[in-house]
Amino acid sequence: MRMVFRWFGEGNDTVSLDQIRQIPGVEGIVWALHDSPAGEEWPMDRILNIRDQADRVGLHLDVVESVNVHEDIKLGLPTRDQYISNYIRTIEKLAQVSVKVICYNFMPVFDWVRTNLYKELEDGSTALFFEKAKTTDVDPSELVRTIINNGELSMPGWEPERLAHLASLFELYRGITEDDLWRNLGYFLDAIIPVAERNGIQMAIHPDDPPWPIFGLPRIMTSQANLRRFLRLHDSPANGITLCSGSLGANPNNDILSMIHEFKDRIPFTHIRNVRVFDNGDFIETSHRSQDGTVDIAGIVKAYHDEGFRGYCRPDHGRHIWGEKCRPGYGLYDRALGIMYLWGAWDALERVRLQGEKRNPS
Ligand SMILES: O=C(O)[C@@H](O)[C@@H](O)[C@H](O)[C@H](O)CO
Ligand SMILES: [Fe+2]
Repeated sequence: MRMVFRWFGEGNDTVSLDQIRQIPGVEGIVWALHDSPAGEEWPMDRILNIRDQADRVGLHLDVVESVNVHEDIKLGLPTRDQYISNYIRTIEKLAQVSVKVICYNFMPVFDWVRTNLYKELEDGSTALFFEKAKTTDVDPSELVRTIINNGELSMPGWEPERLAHLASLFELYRGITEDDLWRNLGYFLDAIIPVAERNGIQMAIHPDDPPWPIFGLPRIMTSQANLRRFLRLHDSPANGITLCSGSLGANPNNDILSMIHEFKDRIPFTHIRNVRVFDNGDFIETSHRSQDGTVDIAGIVKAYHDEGFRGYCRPDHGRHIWGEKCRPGYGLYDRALGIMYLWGAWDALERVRLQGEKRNPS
């Protein structure tokens, strides 16, 4: 397991590279040009600038999250081909700075959705919260205003330019079905996966968060069966998954451990995160400790260890603790605590394995 930590860039993150490098076992940053609008080709000088900053502190930049996908690609509009060409050129540039994995998602309009960014937990910390009733039969622009205002720094996938023309986007998606999304995703994969293969890069789609349709918009990266269908859409080792336990875990019917064992060869990148799911379908994010939420985090680490997982791992989100002011879900303290929980579970398993090997050398 290769631990990495998401960083939003100089002046765009409350966490510094010097702090990140002091978290035990973190080898690299998970980065992106977050102010580069979806669909645009990334400028090489900006990419090289990130590389130079990471080099200075000895962190690698193997994982990009995300090169966002333009809505016209998801919609299957004729204009998609230009945006796909730009995407391809960005892949080729990222290969020049030795990027190994590119994360992305195929959610219409919104990236991850929450209804309250600072919901209080029993211990007085706050966390990201999703209230189902606030996303059914409501006007999404109200939620966007709340989120953008409270988000202080913009949230991944909630770029102002994308949300500025919300009404026209919803109009474009009127009548778009899950089958349309599948077809358009297949078209996109057929164009980019051969490029990723040639450049030694694995594409890793992130599941939908939450993993069900919202505001009447279709979502397809939601379940084990759909992830299986996705992998067959373009059957290549370069077509992989960012298995996010927090996103998929918001639906308790999703068996994350089973997914790890089934898709083990197609998970270049994992987000290990806990959520506590309530009976009415609402959920709140919690510490990484299994006991604090609904997701069997210790079991997930064991499943990856049993499979000899050699991919990249990040703790995804954390709570806001000790009064930290930070990007929603992206504070230093609780993500660092999360990493130490993951390392503790992993190292205990590794010790048992090595002792077993000593007793019975193969
Ligand atoms: O929840 C998060 O913060 C991330 O896991 C997602 O925003 C993720 O970066 C995107 O959906 C992947 O494109
Ligand atoms: Fe995630």
